[in-house]
Amino acid sequence: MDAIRRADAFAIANGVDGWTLMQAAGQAVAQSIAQRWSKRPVRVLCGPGNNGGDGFVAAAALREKGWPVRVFLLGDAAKLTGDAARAYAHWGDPAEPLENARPDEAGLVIDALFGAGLARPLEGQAAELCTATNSARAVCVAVDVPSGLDGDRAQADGAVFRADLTVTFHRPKPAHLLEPGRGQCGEIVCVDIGIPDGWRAEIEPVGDYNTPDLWPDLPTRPDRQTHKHGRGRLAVLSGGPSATGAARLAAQAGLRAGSGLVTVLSPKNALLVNAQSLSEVMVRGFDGVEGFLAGLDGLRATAAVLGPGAGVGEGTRELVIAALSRSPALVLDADALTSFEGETDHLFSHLRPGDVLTPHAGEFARLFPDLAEAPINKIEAARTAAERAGCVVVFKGPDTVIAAPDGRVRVNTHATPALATAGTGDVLAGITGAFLAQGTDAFDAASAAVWLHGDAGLRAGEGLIAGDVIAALPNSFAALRRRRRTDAARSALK
Ligand SMILES: NC(=O)C1=CN([C@@H]2O[C@H](COP(=O)(O)OP(=O)(O)OC[C@H]3O[C@@H](n4cnc5c(N)ncnc54)[C@H](OP(=O)(O)O)[C@@H]3O)[C@@H](O)[C@H]2O)[C@H](O)CC1
Ligand SMILES: [K+]
Repeated sequence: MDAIRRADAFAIANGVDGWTLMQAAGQAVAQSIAQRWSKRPVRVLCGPGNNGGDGFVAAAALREKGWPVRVFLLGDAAKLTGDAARAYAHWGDPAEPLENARPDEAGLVIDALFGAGLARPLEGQAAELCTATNSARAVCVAVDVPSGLDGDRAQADGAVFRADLTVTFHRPKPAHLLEPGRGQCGEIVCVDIGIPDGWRAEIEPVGDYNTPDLWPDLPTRPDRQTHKHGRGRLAVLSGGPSATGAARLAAQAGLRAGSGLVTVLSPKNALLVNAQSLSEVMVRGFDGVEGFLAGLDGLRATAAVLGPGAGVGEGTRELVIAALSRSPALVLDADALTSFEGETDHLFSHLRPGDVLTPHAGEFARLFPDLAEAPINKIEAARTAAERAGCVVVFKGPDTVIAAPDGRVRVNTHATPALATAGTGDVLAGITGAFLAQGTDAFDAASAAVWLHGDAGLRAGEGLIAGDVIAALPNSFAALRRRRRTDAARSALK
């Protein structure tokens, strides 16, 4: 984890030494444990580096609080160096050999074997202990990252601890943000251990958790004087007569997400199908590319969603390129992405920073085959994709990554696996379109849309279908407003 090493170096250059950081780290682990669990036997598994050092400090701090603690070391204590050796001396008692550490059925295990310095898969004693701990009933608390997990790739190449709690430092790393790593971490606590202000500027940030604090002006609240034309005009392209449902889902979601006027631009042969199924959403027919552009112009659309149900091929490609010659910000999803497989240069040369692409993993691989196959994590892949495309990229999945062309990245974990069902992507495209239509910056619009989509999914619960997500949106908006009011009241009292 190069970024973390550079953060350390920055701290040390600014007068905070490694031992001070290690003490803060170990204390934070002990405190996080004491806040969550009652006193019980603790076994601390320490590795040969500074992760183990944090473990010795945590062990001493828990002993100080009166917890029964045993410490086990992988390797030879005489070979410990630097801060880890100092931490071992601070613990003061001899460590037991790691092979003696059978996880106690009812106790608590602190996994301080390897963190940022993991260099290869777990093997031998460490791998065996990992398997035994995972199958025991003991609570497992990981220091920095569950051992075996590669912090940068968010993946394990062999055995990996399954933690109930992971205490990390400074800021989350890819393993805390991305699947499958995140799934091994349990609850994640990120503690400030005293890296001085300004270190963020020294290193490239990995990415932020996508939270409403990052887009405080969203969702925009209509003021008292507003009218429907003042809340954005969203156009959604429909597919042919047998592929209209996806566009309708996007359009209905757009209306729920606050766009004042939403119109489905429908090929004339699908007009009746659409008209019969829509009430609040308007429908307008078109023929050919010129007709489509006339429709966009006539509606004075401020944003448009293209792709859901649009069909893959030349026709969709032409409509997308034509729409990019007009002012509305675009959300390109589904078939509007797949249609450019092998012809991405053509698309990327027309995209603008205010447009948003919303690929799932399959669509991402069609647009960015080299990135999908590269040995990089999803954050790096999305960041490079956004730079290359020159617009915002929402790389969807259980760990949706939102990347801006200027390098900013947010990772959304506020969602539910229940959202993995037909039509939810169309709903997300519609919500994003609604925020764009209201004039919001594309990165914030996409971030807010992904979060609210996840929130509505959580509210709709198990067994949801896409329409339930749309129906849950008003509750998500209301809850977010309540949360903002409470936060504002709290900060006024500070
Ligand atoms: N700023 C911070 O975040 C701070 C973090 N701290 C903690 O420090 C660790 C990183 O410590 P580091 O010493 O760099 O690395 P590790 O302790 O994770 O591991 C290095 C040693 O482990 C050996 N190793 C690596 N993989 C294996 C393996 N699979 N099997 C056996 N041994 C392994 C490695 O040996 P080599 O042979 O590869 O040289 C090293 O001996 C960070 O995660 C935090 O917990 C600081 O305490 C405070 C500041
Ligand atoms: K660890």
